[in-house]
Amino acid sequence: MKKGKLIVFSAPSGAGKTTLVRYALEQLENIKFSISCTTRDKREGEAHGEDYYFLTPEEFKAKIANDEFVEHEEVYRDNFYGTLKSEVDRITSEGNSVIFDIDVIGALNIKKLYGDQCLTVFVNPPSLEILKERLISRNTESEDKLKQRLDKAGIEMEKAKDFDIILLNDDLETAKAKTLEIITDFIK
Ligand SMILES: Nc1ncnc2c1ncn2[C@@H]1O[C@H](COP(=O)(O)OP(=O)(O)OP(=O)(O)O)[C@@H](O)[C@H]1O
Ligand SMILES: Nc1nc2c(ncn2[C@@H]2O[C@H](COP(=O)(O)O)[C@@H](O)[C@H]2O)c(=O)[nH]1
Repeated sequence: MKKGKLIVFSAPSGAGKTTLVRYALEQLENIKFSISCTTRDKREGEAHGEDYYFLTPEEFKAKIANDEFVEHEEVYRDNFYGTLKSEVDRITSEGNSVIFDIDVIGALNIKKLYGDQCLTVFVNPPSLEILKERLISRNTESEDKLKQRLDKAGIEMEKAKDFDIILLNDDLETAKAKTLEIITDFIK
């Protein structure tokens, strides 16, 4: 059976990676989403086992102790996120490729582990101002959380050069088309 590949979408919060990853999952067969674990609160419309595995900090720590993560990070203060080994194994063992929506440090750690089997895509917002507008209009973050996310964005943007591909997400339809092109080209 052909070995599944790993496609990692990453970006500062609000750049649009979830939007593009969800679109790719709707459009393409043979790619499946790596459901991460998180300790953050569930947003309206999110479901356990679909968007994330929502865990308590104690449950998350137990998984660290059991060595269940490929990578994990305290992405924002008191909010832990991690990729489970079992997700990657489950999807690749079925012959499918895995698509990830994870932060910049996590993405680069996965690349280090999987090398050429993995493609890293940095979703670039047109500007920090537009990133801020997108995050505000998504209306999911408290003022404090919004500030944490925006404060981190500049440093994250500096890491774009370490990714295999930089994908500009300005016009959404153009970015969606480019997303499909990048993925199909890599997994063919
Ligand atoms: N090209 C675009 N033009 C305008 N709005 C966009 C575009 N792409 C995404 N958005 C909107 O911007 C907001 C942020 O997008 P999304 O949630 O996909 O970002 P994200 O990078 O996954 O953020 P996070 O890391 O916080 O999960 C959403 O409301 C989404 O609908
Ligand atoms: N290092 C990891 N980062 C992850 C993982 N799952 C998601 N994320 C990233 O966290 C931020 C915030 O996500 P949000 O859903 O709270 O907006 C974002 O950059 C995600 O991509 C993971 O398993 N590991």
